[in-house]
Amino acid sequence: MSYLITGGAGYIGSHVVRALREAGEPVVVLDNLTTGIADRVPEDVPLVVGSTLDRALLDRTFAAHEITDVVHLAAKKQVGESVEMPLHYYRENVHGLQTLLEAMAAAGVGRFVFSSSAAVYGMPDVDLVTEDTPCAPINPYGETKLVGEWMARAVGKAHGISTACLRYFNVAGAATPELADTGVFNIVPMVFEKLTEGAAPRIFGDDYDTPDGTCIRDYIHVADLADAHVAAARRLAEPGPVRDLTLNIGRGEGVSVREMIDLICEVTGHQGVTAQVTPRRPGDPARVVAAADRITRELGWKARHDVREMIASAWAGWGLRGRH
Ligand SMILES: NC(=O)c1ccc[n+]([C@@H]2O[C@H](COP(=O)([O-])OP(=O)(O)OC[C@H]3O[C@@H](n4cnc5c(N)ncnc54)[C@H](O)[C@@H]3O)[C@@H](O)[C@H]2O)c1
Ligand SMILES: O=c1ccn([C@@H]2O[C@H](COP(=O)(O)OP(=O)(O)O[C@H]3O[C@H](CO)[C@H](O)[C@H](O)[C@H]3O)[C@@H](O)[C@H]2O)c(=O)[nH]1
Repeated sequence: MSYLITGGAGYIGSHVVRALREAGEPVVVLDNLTTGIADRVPEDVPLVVGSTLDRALLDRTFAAHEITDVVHLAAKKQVGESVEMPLHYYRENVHGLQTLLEAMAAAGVGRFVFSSSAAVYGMPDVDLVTEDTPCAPINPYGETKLVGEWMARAVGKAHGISTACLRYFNVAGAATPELADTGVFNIVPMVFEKLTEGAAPRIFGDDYDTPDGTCIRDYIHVADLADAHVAAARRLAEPGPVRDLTLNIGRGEGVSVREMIDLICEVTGHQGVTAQVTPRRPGDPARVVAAADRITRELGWKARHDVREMIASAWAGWGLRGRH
């Protein structure tokens, strides 16, 4: 048996590859390297360079590597870009998933872990977002993740594929500096960039209905997130009925943008830097914090790393920039 990790050369996927290998599982990576980096894939892990849209390649890969389980992370993930290029997002994220599920059903693959996102919830008006909070995505990226969940569950039911949809909250940090996120799309690297330039980090709006007026998010260390994939994959592999899991992956702890920027400045040695408040960024919900207890109940998984560790490990990776 082998795991196929789509998107395994990406930021999160490379952590999942590492965690599954450390758990003793054989893994194969399929990645088209559009945002992935081949060097992130360990030398002794087979890397199939190609797209989830390539059905013939998928069929060959399933047969050649005797794939029994799939962890699907390959996707486009930039919210703003998804608004500009919705068809591209639907093609890569939805049609890519459809093609993958078709190949899985044909090959008799029985287990599937899917990278979903808190983006499926849209603008949740609740203190803690449970898995039963209604899904109402507000951008094409979130829509592709919700449609992906629907498709995965329906196909799982019809074809006897045990499925786990994992809804990640705000991911940060790195297990080792080489595996750090190279994109500058989220608050942690965006603040690093400003600090490195000697500029003021920006707060996108301080007039939200929150205690300090800035948005609140739930940050999760990528190494914890990777461990959650191992726990989910293990559960699906246990004997028993076909499973259908939907799980939030967060820490259940809200951190405001102002708190986050203060902590980043402290951890990176930029005390005394003052953030600049700019207008709100369109589409930002005031508060998105996970009710994170279902996954603990279901899988016994719990996050181990705090926000300070996320920042410190991301900063160590930031120091390697330009050397890739
Ligand atoms: N980073 C986050 O904050 C976050 C939050 C929620 C969900 N997610 C989801 O987690 C997954 C991984 O995200 P990431 O942050 O590691 O992004 P990433 O861009 O680093 O990784 C995505 C990987 O998939 C590959 N890829 C993209 N389209 C492909 C295709 N059609 N065929 C084969 N390979 C393809 C890319 O080359 C890349 O290696 C995505 O599904 C994303 O939507 C990420
Ligand atoms: O320089 C910055 C960067 C971000 N922010 C704020 O920081 C918060 C977090 O922003 P991120 O861009 O880091 O993350 P988001 O919460 O917007 O979105 C992330 O989490 C979502 C799920 O909640 C989706 O998964 C999405 O893909 C992922 O980027 C937001 O209030 C944003 O306005 C700032 O104030 N200044």
